Amino acid sequence: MTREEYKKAVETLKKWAYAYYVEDNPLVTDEVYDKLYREVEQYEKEHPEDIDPTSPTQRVGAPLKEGFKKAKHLSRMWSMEDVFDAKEFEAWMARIQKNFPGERYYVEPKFDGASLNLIYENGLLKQAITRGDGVEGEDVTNNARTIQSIRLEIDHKDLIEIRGEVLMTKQEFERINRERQSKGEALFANPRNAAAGSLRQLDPRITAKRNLIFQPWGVGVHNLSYEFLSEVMDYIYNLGFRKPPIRRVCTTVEEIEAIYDELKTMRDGFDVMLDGMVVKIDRIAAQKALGYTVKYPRWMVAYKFPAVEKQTRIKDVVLQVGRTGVITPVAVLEPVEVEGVVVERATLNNFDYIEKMDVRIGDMVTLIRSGDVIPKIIKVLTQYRTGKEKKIERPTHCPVCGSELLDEGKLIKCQNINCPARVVNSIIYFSSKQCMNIDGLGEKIVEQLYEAGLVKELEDIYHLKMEDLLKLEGFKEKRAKNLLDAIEKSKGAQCWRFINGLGIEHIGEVASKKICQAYGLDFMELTKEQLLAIEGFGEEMAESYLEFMRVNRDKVGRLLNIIRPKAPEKEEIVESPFTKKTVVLTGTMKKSRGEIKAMLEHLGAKVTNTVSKKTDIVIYGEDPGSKYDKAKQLGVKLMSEDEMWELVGEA
Ligand SMILES: NC(=O)c1ccc[n+]([C@@H]2O[C@H](COP(=O)([O-])OP(=O)(O)OC[C@H]3O[C@@H](n4cnc5c(N)ncnc54)[C@H](O)[C@@H]3O)[C@@H](O)[C@H]2O)c1
Ligand SMILES: [Zn+2]
Repeated sequence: MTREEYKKAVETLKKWAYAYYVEDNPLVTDEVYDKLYREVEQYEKEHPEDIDPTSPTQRVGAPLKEGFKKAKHLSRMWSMEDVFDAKEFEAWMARIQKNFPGERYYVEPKFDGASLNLIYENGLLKQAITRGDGVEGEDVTNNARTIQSIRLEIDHKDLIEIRGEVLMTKQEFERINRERQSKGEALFANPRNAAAGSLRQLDPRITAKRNLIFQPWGVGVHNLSYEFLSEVMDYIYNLGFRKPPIRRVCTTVEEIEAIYDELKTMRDGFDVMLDGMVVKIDRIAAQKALGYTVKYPRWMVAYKFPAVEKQTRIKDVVLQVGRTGVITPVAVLEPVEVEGVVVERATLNNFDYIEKMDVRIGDMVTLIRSGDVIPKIIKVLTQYRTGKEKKIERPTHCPVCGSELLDEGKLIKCQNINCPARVVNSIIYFSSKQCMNIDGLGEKIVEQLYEAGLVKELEDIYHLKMEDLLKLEGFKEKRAKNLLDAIEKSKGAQCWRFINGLGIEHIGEVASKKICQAYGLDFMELTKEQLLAIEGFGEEMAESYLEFMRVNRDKVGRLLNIIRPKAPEKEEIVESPFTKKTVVLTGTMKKSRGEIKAMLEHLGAKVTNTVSKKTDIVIYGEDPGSKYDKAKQLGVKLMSEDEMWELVGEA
């Protein structure tokens, strides 16, 4: 990097940092930012005399947003050094261990949200300040008061700064974006931006509606006299704050690497975004001895996870016709690797979405892929536009069968029920795992059967013959026999599989199971009243189901005759101390809430969320919350998690 390039890079980083920190609307992905940041850092290391004091490497955050009252932190807030792989992490550890051998390390997730400092005095929340530039931030006290997990009052009378991350769950993020989309408002790119943007609202009523979470990770000014940070944090969590899902004290690189791997695999399972793991020296005296650079503490490091957000370009857009006829626009991308998987396509959802985001062919975009989520385009990086990008037009004719499309605004549909794409996709769906589970009847083969004219509609798969299959390319006797056997075996399947396989709009696996559980094999003759009587069924579902059965009555009847599905057996309830009891769970448990809930329900319990006089048992784990107190107050039976495991015989 030349001096000129350095100067330019600093200006670019400043522009990007401003958009990210102040406007909560990044211009590039973190990966791209971090890459340039490191180049700048490298140049500064080689040319200390050239360092621009306004360089992002020399300061925390960015200038403050206009409109908020500014407020000073009682003690400084910091940024954090990053390492991106095992080699860098081990180098960091080696540096520390050279002067401080045998230290303990406190390890917990790195939460991807917005930094917040809470000042408590006389046990009351006095002020909440965003990190800002580390010295001074925005006073968001009124907004912070609306966050449920921020205590307004604590059982600690001395002055203390409690620091943590304001987070938004992935679910809440999806909910808010759905709401914003329906109102025609701009979408948040990710939960981090959404949390930061929601915290920094001039109107606290807006913040209140966003269901934010506060996750403490440290303290500023305080007068606690513990030897270790882990003890300080125990004290803080005991004041009634949310605990991180994992926090450990360890001593060796191997232990830390093992936790890193564990967290990385569990990453998608958490309800909030984690972008890495934080490793801190646990002994406070050692922290003090190591001290700080201009920007970050020398005693902690962020060990980052591989990025799930990437930048790439949209080369083209193709249209897919689904089994219900809905046209889905799919972006063809310049291939990009995300966590070891090469992504070449991403859904663009629908045409409303395209128009709202103003995505064009040729655009540079941010793509996210996490866990089993299909890759999604979350942002158009308009700063890369050259003017040559092409608008994506709404289609008027089906790309597969050519018939005129029905444009319902958000959805565009091919209405031709004989459209090859619809037929093929409904057969693929019918055969899929969560439906009739017919082994070997996947996309390729269904297409082949359709093109050969052997299958024109769903029912035809049950009329396939050996000699037909043998005429197809790639089919020898064995393969043909396996396929025919798999199709034959699907006869007599569970009736919910049959209903689910029909692919009725709004009727998925859960709804199909409920229909069968309630009405068995009489599912074709149901009235609207009967459907609405099923728990969780609304107008839209009932209407969709009835309409489907009305239009496809003959077809479904014929299929039914061929397949003769099985009615469900009544679920057997094992008698237990929890049978017919209303149970509430509170505190951190050894297994996930979902698992425990399912187990208790299997034992015949009704698991609810709020404690009332009707509650029979409150089962508590570690650090139980207000539900525990309420149960005590109401005289509801309390049971520890261990007692529960003992009773169910899994102690
Ligand atoms: N995309 C962009 O344009 C752009 C611009 C600027 C910065 N960024 C991104 O922001 C990051 C750098 O920002 P930064 O300097 O604020 O650092 P950072 O946000 O990566 O790390 C420091 C912060 O981590 C938070 N944190 C979360 N969990 C924590 C824990 N367990 N213990 C302690 N702190 C915890 C704290 O709020 C702390 O202030 C980089 O990842 C960079 O990619 C991106
Ligand atoms: Zn069509």
